[in-house]
Amino acid sequence: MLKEIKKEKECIMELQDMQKSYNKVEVLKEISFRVQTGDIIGLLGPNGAGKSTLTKVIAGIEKADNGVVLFHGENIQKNAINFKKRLGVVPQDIALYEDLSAYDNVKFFGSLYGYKGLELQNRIEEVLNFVGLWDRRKESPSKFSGGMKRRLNIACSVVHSPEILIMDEPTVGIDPQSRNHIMHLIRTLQERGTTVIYISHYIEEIEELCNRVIIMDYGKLLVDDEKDIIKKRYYDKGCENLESIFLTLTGTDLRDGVE
Ligand SMILES: Nc1ncnc2c1ncn2[C@@H]1O[C@H](COP(=O)(O)OP(=O)(O)OP(=O)(O)O)[C@@H](O)[C@H]1O
Repeated sequence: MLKEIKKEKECIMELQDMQKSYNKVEVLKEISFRVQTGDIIGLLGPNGAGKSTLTKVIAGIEKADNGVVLFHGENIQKNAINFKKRLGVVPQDIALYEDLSAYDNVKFFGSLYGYKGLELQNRIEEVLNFVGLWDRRKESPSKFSGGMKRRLNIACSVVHSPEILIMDEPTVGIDPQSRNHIMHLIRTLQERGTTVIYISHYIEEIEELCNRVIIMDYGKLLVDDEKDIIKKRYYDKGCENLESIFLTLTGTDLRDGVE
């Protein structure tokens, strides 16, 4: 799963005018952006901005009301199975089987992608080593710490070597050591050719990890550019870091309801 797939930068995925409503409330409002190979895109937005909905729409878990997703220039609807094989999603809520061992959890996800036999075994070994859980492979995640569960969740999401990986808040509720480890894993994945969309409320993680930043609020895309360009643009307007840019754009009101 960790083979080098270095390429020139090209557009791997493009979203065009994605729209989605729940109960007549529009939670995605014509979202469009392009993802280049090798990007680590930080997707920021207050609670309820629509980040997870966007993830679910891309992954085909929810159906968009309008808009298209292009993967290597082709509408994903034309070959949804191919797209799903090349996409990895680390969900916000940990999705593991507590009564299976760590090994069998990864095996389950690997077999969903059609891997079996020696190739499946090799992939399981590789990803469990990658996340530092090979020695704990026989234990079930019910005995794991929060950080270990998050790492196992990542192993399950990359066992099929996705070209593009969407990570929805993969570092919630874990200690700085585990977070640091996960940051390192993401950088390694990127160096080895995986393109990453990284959702987090920890702006310092986005600052550290991402080359591009998208900020959305109330279902709208507010900013989409190279991180350094955004920082330079807003520095001139008195914002010293990404957090102050974020608060300038999205305000300080609590998001307890809809707009
Ligand atoms: N299944 C659903 N049914 C109805 N409304 C929903 C559903 N899922 C999400 N929503 C609403 O859509 C809006 C966007 O939610 P979403 O979870 O995508 O936001 P988010 O940016 O991921 O928020 P958070 O940072 O809290 O995870 C919210 O107002 C939410 O209440």
